[in-house]
Amino acid sequence: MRPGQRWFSETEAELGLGLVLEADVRVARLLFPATGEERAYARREAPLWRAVFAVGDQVRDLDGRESTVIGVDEQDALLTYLTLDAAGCEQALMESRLDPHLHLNRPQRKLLAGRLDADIWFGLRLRTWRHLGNWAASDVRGLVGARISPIPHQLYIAAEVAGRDAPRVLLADEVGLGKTIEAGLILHRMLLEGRVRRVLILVPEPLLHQWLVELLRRFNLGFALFDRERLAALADTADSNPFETEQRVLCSLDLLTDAPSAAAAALAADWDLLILDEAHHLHWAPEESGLDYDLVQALAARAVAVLLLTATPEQFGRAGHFGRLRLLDPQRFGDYAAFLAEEADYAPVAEIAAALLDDPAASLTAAQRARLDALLGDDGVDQPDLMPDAQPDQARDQAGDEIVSRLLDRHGTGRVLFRNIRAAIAGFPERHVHASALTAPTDETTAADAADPRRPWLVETLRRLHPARVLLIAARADTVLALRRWLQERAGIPAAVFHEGMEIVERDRAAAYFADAEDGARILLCSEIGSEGRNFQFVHHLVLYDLPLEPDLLEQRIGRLDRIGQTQTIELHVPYVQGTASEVLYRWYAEGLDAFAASCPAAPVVHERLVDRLRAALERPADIDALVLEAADLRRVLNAELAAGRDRLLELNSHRPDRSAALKAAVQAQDADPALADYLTRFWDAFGVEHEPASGAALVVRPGRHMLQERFPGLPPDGLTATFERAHALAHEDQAFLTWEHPMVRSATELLTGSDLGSAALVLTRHPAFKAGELLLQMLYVAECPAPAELQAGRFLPRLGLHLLLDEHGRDRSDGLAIDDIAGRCLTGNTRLAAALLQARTAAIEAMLAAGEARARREEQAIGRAARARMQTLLGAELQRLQALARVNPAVREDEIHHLAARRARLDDALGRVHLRLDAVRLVAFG
Ligand SMILES: Nc1ncnc2c1ncn2[C@@H]1O[C@H](COP(=O)(O)OP(=O)(O)OP(=O)(O)O)[C@@H](O)[C@H]1O
Repeated sequence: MRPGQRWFSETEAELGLGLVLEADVRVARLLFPATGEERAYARREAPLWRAVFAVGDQVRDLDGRESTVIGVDEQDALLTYLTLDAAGCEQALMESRLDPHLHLNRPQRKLLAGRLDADIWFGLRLRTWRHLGNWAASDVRGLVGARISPIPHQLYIAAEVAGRDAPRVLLADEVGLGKTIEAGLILHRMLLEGRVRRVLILVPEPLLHQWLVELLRRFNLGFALFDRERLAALADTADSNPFETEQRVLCSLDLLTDAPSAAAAALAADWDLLILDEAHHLHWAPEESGLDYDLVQALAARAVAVLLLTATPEQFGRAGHFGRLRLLDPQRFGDYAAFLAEEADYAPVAEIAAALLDDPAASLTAAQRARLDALLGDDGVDQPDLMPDAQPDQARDQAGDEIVSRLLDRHGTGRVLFRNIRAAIAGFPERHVHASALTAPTDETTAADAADPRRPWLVETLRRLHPARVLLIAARADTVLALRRWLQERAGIPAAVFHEGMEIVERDRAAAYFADAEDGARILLCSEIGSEGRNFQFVHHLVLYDLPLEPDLLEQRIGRLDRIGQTQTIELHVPYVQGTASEVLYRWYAEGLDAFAASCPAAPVVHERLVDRLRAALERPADIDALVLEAADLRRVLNAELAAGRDRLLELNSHRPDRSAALKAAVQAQDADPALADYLTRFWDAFGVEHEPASGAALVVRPGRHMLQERFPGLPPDGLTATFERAHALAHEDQAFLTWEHPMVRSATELLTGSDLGSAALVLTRHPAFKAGELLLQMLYVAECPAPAELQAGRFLPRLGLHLLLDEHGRDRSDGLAIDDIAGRCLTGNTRLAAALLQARTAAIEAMLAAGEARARREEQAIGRAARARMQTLLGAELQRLQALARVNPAVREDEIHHLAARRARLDDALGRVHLRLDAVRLVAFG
């Protein structure tokens, strides 16, 4: 290899024709001028192949001059082609001057040279391209491979968010509805699509391990966990940025805020996607912001996509909530006062949106229509027609949908915020509260151990509930520790503890000990922040040992049990001491907010307005009667207002049941499709992998003794147990859940698309419609388009662009013949017969190849046109949205609009150069 030579990438054909810039014994550096990308390769295993054009090949120089190669000269390992153009002009063309968009048809060469693959590989190659095309067009790509039940609101959010160009959203479903799963699904789709590569996930330290495990177990996604030790070790050994040594990093936000050098390193590394869990902790107020906020703001400003997660977006007030929205879309959320004023006007928007969604067939009243026009502003001019007789029902539904989307986008928190509530989602258990009024100790008993009457009450309660497991949450770690000691020493009850003072490993161990149904602890004592985000839905008894002042904290506590997977009624046990602050709090939640039996949407606002009076009542418990009455009135009014206004808008925006039903059906249809099992079985058989049924719906897959290559990608040396069935996979988390999206399956498909295995085959067959000696040539063309990766041009292209079955007259016979049914005797092993046949029929084969090429050149223009049209529709709508938003919101940056417009123009240009590359050929000879 030497500078000036031209090479192709084996694995990334879309990069076009590369130019060697530098090469020493170990490393080669190539520029791919078609995409502008530069790559360095280790020489020994560079997935590259030398571009050598042969006499007869069509080439093009950098000025776009087309010609045919008539001779090749080599000097100092560099090639010069002698070429002849259409005007009959001969010219010498140095390889360095070849157009970087050129392609070389290798299957054609392979076939004519008799380097044949077994026919089965050609068939698998065809299936692979077909699958990749279906996958790219599927609405549920990236959502099928996760080990999860297909839950509608999660699928809706994942498809909606991941479908956006650069998603930046706040996932704020109520506690335990699956925000982690939603974020995982979005991440999974974007990774599989190649739209993001570098991902940073920031979570509170206690949740690091749970995230690591969920990502791996549910999504097959490995992340590098950065903690203090790892960071220190990396900083010592490498002079490079430790955050650049990994593509996917999971780390705690505290780690970054505690160590300025770590924060600087994280900021210096570029991230495509930033995910932040428990985002309510960020500190922001109009007049000041916390270090944590500033850091996330800086990271979010540079990342293309951002997902913030919180179940309690208003835990620290409306301003904090606004601050988080501002991280996502600083233009839309520029002014806090305006944001508050705008909220007051949500009710009419919600009313119209609901009217359009709930009953699209009904027409709007004249007043509603006038209001709609006013709400949409300039954008109303080109709004889809909603007039009753103008369109058929379906078109009107779509028009209604479109208008609702525009309304939600421009008014309310629109596209940025998703919040589903339990009440709107079926299948959640009830919550029962059991309050115990205890008596304050009298002087005689104070000296005894039972100074706190909750302690004996707890012992009694635990005995009563035996053998059920019980989770206890108290505000502070020292309460938890003292209680454990007391339970052990005085009542002989062993308890596990879980609090922020423990190491992560210890906490995970405690959680696992508690989760163990057989030999585990019966009671787990948790402190408040120690248990945030944790999954304890296998328990249904929760002791609220004390009550928090913040209503969102109460919701977070109950959410440990009240989450997806909870199968029983949740029993809440609340002890309080009569006549004390604990009774005040109990009555505040029970009577004032009614927050035990269900979550109360108005709670944060009631709290904000009455918190001073509540504090006073904690000092003077006698004041509570009047306060709870007032709180209850306020709660009713606010809940009704929210249900009609802001919350209704949120609900409409957060889940469209008709769309999620279609997504769920699509997931289920894929689950039921036997195509994958059939594909893999053939693949394994052809490769030499052993597989056999195991118990239930499982199978065992092992490397065979004589395999095509030393290793089957993704298969561990000692094999694995796997299943194709979702329900089985959910019940057996140790087994691999095989879908088209599983890493082992994707590696198998990449084994074909990244090599030329199966790209040339020859079969001998009989058919009544063909005479002995006749030939057919089956040709697979793949659509490609050299463009920089960030443009994602592949999203708009089919994979298998053209599939031909040509006869010797150049006619396509695939219409009349069932193309998949042409089976025959594979001649790969019979090299003499194959060589003789190829030699005798070279001219006919070349003519068919030429006819295929001519057809491909015609088709690629149509494919390019269709791809451009698709792209224009998608990006055009996005551009229109931004322009419309800019009209109602002057803060929308001009450069954002320009950026999108420029991207559209570059894509349009790139898609104008779509190329159909011959990927595989199969000669069918009739005997
Ligand atoms: N689709 C699903 N299939 C199977 N399990 C699920 C699904 N969705 C959620 N779960 C389980 O339900 C629990 C709650 O989900 P998750 O942790 O994503 O909720 P969350 O909204 O992030 O909770 P929190 O508000 O407490 O952070 C977890 O144990 C999760 O694994």
